[in-house]
Amino acid sequence: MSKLKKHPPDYQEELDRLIYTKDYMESILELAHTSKDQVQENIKDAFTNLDYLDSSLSYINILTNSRLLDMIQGDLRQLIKMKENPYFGRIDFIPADSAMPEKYYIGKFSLYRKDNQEPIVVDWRSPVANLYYDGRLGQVSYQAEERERFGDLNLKRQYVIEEGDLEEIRDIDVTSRDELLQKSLSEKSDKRLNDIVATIQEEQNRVIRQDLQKPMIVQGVAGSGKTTIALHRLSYFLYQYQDKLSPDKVMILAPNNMFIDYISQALPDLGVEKITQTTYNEYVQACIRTKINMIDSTLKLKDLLETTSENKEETIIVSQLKGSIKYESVMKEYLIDIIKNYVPKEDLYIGKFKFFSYKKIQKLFLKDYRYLTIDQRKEKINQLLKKEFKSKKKEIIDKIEEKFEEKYESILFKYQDAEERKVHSITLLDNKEQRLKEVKAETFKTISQYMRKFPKHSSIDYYKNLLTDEKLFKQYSQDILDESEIDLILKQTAETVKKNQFETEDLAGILYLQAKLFGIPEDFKMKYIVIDEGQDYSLFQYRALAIANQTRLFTILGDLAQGIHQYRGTNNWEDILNHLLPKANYITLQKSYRTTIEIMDLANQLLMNQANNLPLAEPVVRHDNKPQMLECKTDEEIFSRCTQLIDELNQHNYTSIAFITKTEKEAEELTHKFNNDSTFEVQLLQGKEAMSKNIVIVPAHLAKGLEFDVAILVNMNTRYNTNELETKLLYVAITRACIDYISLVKSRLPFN
Ligand SMILES: Nc1ncnc2c1ncn2[C@@H]1O[C@H](COP(=O)(O)OP(=O)(O)OP(=O)(O)O)[C@@H](O)[C@H]1O
Repeated sequence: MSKLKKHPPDYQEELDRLIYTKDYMESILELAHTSKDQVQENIKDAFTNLDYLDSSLSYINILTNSRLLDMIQGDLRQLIKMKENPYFGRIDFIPADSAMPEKYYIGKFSLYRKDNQEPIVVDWRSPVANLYYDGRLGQVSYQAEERERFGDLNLKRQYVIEEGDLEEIRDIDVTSRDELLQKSLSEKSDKRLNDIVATIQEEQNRVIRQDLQKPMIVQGVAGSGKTTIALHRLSYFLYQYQDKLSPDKVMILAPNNMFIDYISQALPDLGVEKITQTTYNEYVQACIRTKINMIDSTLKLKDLLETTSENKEETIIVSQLKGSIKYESVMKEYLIDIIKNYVPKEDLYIGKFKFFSYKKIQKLFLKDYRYLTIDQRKEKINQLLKKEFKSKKKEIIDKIEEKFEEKYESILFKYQDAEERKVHSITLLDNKEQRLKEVKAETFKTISQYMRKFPKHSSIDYYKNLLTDEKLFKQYSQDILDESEIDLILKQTAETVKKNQFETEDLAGILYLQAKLFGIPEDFKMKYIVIDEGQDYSLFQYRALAIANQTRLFTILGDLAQGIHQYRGTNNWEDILNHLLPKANYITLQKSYRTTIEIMDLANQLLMNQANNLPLAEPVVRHDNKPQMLECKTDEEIFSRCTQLIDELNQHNYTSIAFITKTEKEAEELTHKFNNDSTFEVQLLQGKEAMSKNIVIVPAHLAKGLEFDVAILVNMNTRYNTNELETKLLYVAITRACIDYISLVKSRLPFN
C-alpha cells in the first residue's frame, strides 16, 4: 500500500468531491426535514378532520402519510449516519466495452442525485462494490442484473474521513498490507462489534456474499469475525431482497440475551432493523405460545466443571442422545401413533342415523388431509361434517318418513280391527313426529359434541407424557435405542419433567412435536435464519428448526474448538451437512482478527491439544505485550493484584477489562470482594443483562462470543484441567482478549 502523504496529485479533486457530497447531503437533509414537517402536518390535519361517520378518506390519508413519514424518517436516519463519514472507498472501473472510466465512491448507504439518478455514493452491498473487496487491480468482472460486466480495475482507494474531514487517502493493491485494517484492529473502541464495511477482507467478503439461496456453514477460529460476518451477511441479504422479503421473516439466533444485546448495538448501523433476534429457548416458547419452566442451561455445564461425580458420563450421554437423530426417530414413532389414535374411535350418529363412520373420518384424517397439521385436519373435518349435515338433513328426514310409511303399511296389514289399527297408527304417528322433531332440532350441536371428543393435549403435554410414562417411552424407543440408553434417559428426565421442568435438550423434541402436530404461528415462521455460536446446537435442534420453519436457508457460524456445550451441541459439521443441509456451502476461516500474535500463539497451543484436529489460527500480523502469568500465594494476593492491574491498565485508557473466572461461583466471590473491599465499580455478567460497565467479571462460559481489550483470567481456588471440556473453556477465555492477556493463578496453567 502506498499511503499518499498530504498532497497526492488529485488531493484537491478529492477534497472537492467530499465537499460536493456533503453539500448535496445537506440539501437532501434539509428537504427531508421539510417533507417530514409537512407530512406530520398532514397527519395532524387528517386527525383533526376525522369524521367518525365517514372516515375512510381520512384514514387513508393518515395511513399514506404515516407510511411516507416512515420512509422519510428512514432516509433521514441513514443520511444522518452517513454525514460524518459518507464513504470509505473508491474504485475506478473501465468497462471492456467502453473507454470511459467509471468512478464509484463506496459507503455504508447509497446516495443518488435526485435529478439524474447519478450515483454519488454506492452502497457497499451493491454488485459493483464487490470489486472493492474482491477485485485485484487489472482485469476483473462483476455480476450485475444477471449479466457479467468485464473491465479493468485501475484504482482502489481507501479514505479515512473523520467527522466529515478528509484525514487520509490510501491507494491499495493486493500485494500491500492493509493498513486501514491494522488501524481499525488496534483502535480501542468503547463500542464492540463495529461494522467493518471499510475493512472487510476478501475471505470474509466471500462468506458475506456467498449464494444467498443456499445454506452455509462457517467454521471459523476464535476472532475470525464470525459474529461480525453474520451481521454483515444479514445486512447484505436484506439489501438484496428488500423488495421481496420482509425483515420480520429473518431471524438471528444467539446463545443468551446478553449476547443479543451485544449484537443488537451493531445492527442499526448496518441498516438491519426489525429482524427477530432471539434465543432458541425463547423461540420455542413463542412457537408453542406457552411459557416453559426451563432449568438454567448453565447448571449442567457447572456440574460438569465443578463436580467430580461419576454421573458426568451419564449426563453427557443423555444430552447427546436428546440431540440426536435417534431421539428424533423416537419422537417420530410416537407422533405416528398420536396421529393414528387422534380421531375418536366411534361412529357419528345423528339420532339413530349413522351420519359418518369412524372409518370414513379416520380415512379423511390420515389420508386425504395428511398434508395438514392435525389442528388444520380437525378444522377441515369439522367444516366438512357441518356442510354434509346441511345437505344430508333433508335426506335423513326423507328416510325417516319412508321408514314410518313402511311401518304404517304393516300396521294396516297387521291389524284388521279398526280400533286397534287406530291406536297403533296414532302411536306410530306420535313416534314419527317425535323423531322428526328430534332430527330437525338436532343442529350442529351433535357435531360440536363429537368434535369435543378429539384430544386437547398440547405439544408439551405430549412430550411430558412420553417421558414420564415408562411403558410408553419404551414402546417407541425399544427398536431405536439400547436398553441402557432408554433407562438413562428415563432416569435423568422423568422426575424433572414430571415437575414440569425442562432442559435445553428437551426443546428440540417439543418444537418437533409442535411443528408436526399443530404447526407454528405464522408470525414465527421464518424464511431465513442466521445462527451464531452454531456449535452449541444439536442436530435435532437444527432439524426441528428446519421442520418448524419449512426452510433450509440457514447460515450457521461456529467454532468447534469453542464447543464447551459439546455435550448437547455439535462436535462435527458433517452430521449437519449429511443429515440436514447436504447442499450447504462449507467454508472455513482461519485468520484471526481480534487478538495479537502473542495471545494467539498461546491459544494455538490449546488448539493443538484438542482432539478435533482443527487447523491453527493465523493471527493477522499485530504485535503487543506478551501474555503474563502471575503466580500468587493467597486469594488476598490475587485480589490485590486485580486492583493494581486496574490502576495500571486505566493509564492506558482501555475501555473494557474483563476478569474471567472458571466458574460462576468464583465470579460471584470476586464480585463480592470488589464490592466490599474496593472502590471500583464492577459488573458481574450473568447472561441476561446488557454490559453497562467498563470492568466486568464473567465466568468463562458466558464470555464466549464477547471480547474485551484486556482479559484477566482469575483462578483463586480453581484451575483448568487438561480434559477436553476445560481445554476448550480455557481456549475461549484466552481468546476474549483484544490487546492484553494476564493470568492470575495460584498454580500454573497446565500448558505452561
Ligand atoms: N475485516 C475486519 N476489519 C476490522 N475488524 C475486524 C474484521 N474482522 C473481524 N474484525 C474484528 O475482530 C473481532 C472479532 O470478530 P468477531 O467477534 O466477529 O469474531 P468471532 O469469530 O465471532 O469470534 P469468537 O468466535 O471468538 O467469538 C471484532 O472486534 C471484529 O470487529
